[in-house]
Amino acid sequence: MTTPAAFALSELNKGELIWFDPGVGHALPGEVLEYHKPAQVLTVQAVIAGKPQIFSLTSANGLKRRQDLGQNGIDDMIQLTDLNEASLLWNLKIRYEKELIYTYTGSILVAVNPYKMYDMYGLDMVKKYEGQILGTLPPHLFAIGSAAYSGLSKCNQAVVISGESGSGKTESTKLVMQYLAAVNKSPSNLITEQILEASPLLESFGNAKTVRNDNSSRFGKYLEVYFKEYVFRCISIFFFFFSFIH
Ligand SMILES: Nc1ncnc2c1ncn2[C@@H]1O[C@H](COP(=O)(O)OP(=O)(O)OP(=O)(O)O)[C@@H](O)[C@H]1O
Repeated sequence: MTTPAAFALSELNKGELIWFDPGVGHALPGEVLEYHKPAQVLTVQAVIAGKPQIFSLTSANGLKRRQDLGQNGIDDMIQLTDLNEASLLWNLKIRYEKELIYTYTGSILVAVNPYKMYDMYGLDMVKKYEGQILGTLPPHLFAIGSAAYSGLSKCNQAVVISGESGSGKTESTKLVMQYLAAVNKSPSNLITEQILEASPLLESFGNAKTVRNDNSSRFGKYLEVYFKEYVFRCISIFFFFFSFIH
């Protein structure tokens, strides 16, 4: 059901940004081209699959004004004034197309799986994010790792990684562990290497190829990493199997 608009079509000017549904069942991001007064028709342009398309609207029902998210979108979606499902997804899409796969929603990091490795997880990035307060630098998994590592001085920390199959949970877990290993102040690399190398070993027992993911975990994973004075001590890994049969 479309919601009645808070404004009339005639109130919209050329260049204004709107959300509209031309009957496709979801909102599209459009830009007003013109309002034709005698015919009472609003002409709107929307870019669909990279191609500009023109729509003629005769009713303002379901129309909403849309925030201009700029070239790179907004890196913390708490700042969205136009808060709805379409604007969240639109922001993530704009950013994804600019290879900005991470976006904050406050202290939550949203990651969009790029299915290709960007050069953004090196030691230079570890150094950049080390000791930085969450939100001071662009969104990144290492910022989450850094917040957790810094927070250890006060109390135990938890990083919850969730998402649908193939969304990148396992890779993200490994990257957070990689960050923790890189900032770990241990004089010996042995425990660090053992912890990092536990993942591929365990994957060989518990992963399988599915239609969604060539390397799909067939179990839930709970990792506990123990530190003493900021040095890796050991890791406990618990698996829980539930309805992972697809
Ligand atoms: N940050 C990333 N950069 C590049 N590629 C990634 C990233 N995260 C995930 N991928 C790619 O996506 C694939 C699926 O990711 P992953 O196995 O982490 O998903 P998952 O959420 O753990 O899935 P499942 O729940 O099925 O185990 C990886 O094999 C990798 O190719």
